[in-house]
Amino acid sequence: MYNIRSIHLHHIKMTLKTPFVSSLGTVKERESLLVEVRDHQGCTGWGEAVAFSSPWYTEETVGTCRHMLKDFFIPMLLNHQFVSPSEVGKALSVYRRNPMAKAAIESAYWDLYAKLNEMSLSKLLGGTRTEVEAGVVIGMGRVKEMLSQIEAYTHEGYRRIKIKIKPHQDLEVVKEIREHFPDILLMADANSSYTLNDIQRLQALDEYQLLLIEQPLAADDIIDHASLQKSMVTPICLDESITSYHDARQAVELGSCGIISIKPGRVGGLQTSREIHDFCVKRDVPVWCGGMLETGISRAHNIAVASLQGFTIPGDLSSSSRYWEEDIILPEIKVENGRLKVPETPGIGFEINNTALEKFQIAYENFYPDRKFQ
Ligand SMILES: O=C(O)CCC(=O)C1=CC=C[C@@H](O)[C@@H]1C(=O)O
Ligand SMILES: [Mg+2]
Repeated sequence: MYNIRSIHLHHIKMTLKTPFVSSLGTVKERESLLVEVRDHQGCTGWGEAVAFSSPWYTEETVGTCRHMLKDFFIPMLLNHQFVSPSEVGKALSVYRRNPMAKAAIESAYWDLYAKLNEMSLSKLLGGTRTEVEAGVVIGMGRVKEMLSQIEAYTHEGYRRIKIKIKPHQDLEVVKEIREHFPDILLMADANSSYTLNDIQRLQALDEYQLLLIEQPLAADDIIDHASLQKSMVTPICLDESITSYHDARQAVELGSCGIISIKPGRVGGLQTSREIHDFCVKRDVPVWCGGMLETGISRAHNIAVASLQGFTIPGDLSSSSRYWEEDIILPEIKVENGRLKVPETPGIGFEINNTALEKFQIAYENFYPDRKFQ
């Protein structure tokens, strides 16, 4: 049984080492909202809202997450007793959507529960892998620069490269990459920049043995993706379109994709991630764990999720140093030989770097249950 004393919101801002460019824009600074759930013994669980500052990727933002957490989710959860973290998502389901805000707090409850039970988060979720394969994402840029980044990352051992594409920055780029690196596992993310009118361009990509094409069509579409998938050999992977178990089930039933990217933040948390995973395993749909340019806290949750058996494609699980001069966890995440060790220590398996947290924090709020004993 949980005995929550307080919940804390840490609003932070970190600067990326280099700007990250996709078809939708450029991220230079990353704001993030960290959720800390604390019990009466001072044990803490951590989660992270992975929404961006503005609604360019999905409709949620750091601001909407804060609103949902502060005005609805935290007051409700603080006055609720839970036996298991698998119940938290269900309690939150009385509120519609807002999966990133929900995931932020739900995942903190999972971390705390795992710590209280002296279990790693991976074990608690049913993970079986002791290591996970690491992939890395390269933002849009000049082809020459992209080639040298791919060279460096493959040399570092990364098992899979993801690039960003959009109409007219696709075929030439992929062709050139394939000429230099015929054998790498390569995937391309379009972030919804195509329509069915571009079908021939997309079909032309079939020639380059891409592992998958991520979210070519509209961010909320599954119907056009089903037509597209029928006309292409390369598996379509849905990212933005999958925000719940329901979305995943419908997409698989309709044949809208051959692969699903599970981002725990995007689908409302760890319980839903596990349910989507279990469903996909039953339906023979490979899954992998996508990233959100997040801090080490959400990355640690992702590593635990990626340790589940059905995660057969290397995830966006790069080292802390890929984006950050300094991460807010200790030790920092470090890819070795293209792999990450799945922590065996309780909870997410990383400590909070309080010095870094203080440095990056721009706001802080505390919440206590109604029956005040603060
Ligand atoms: O976290 C990472 O390493 C990369 C994440 C990444 O590629 C994305 C995160 C968020 C928005 C997008 O531009 C992109 C994606 O769509 O998958
Ligand atoms: Mg994507």
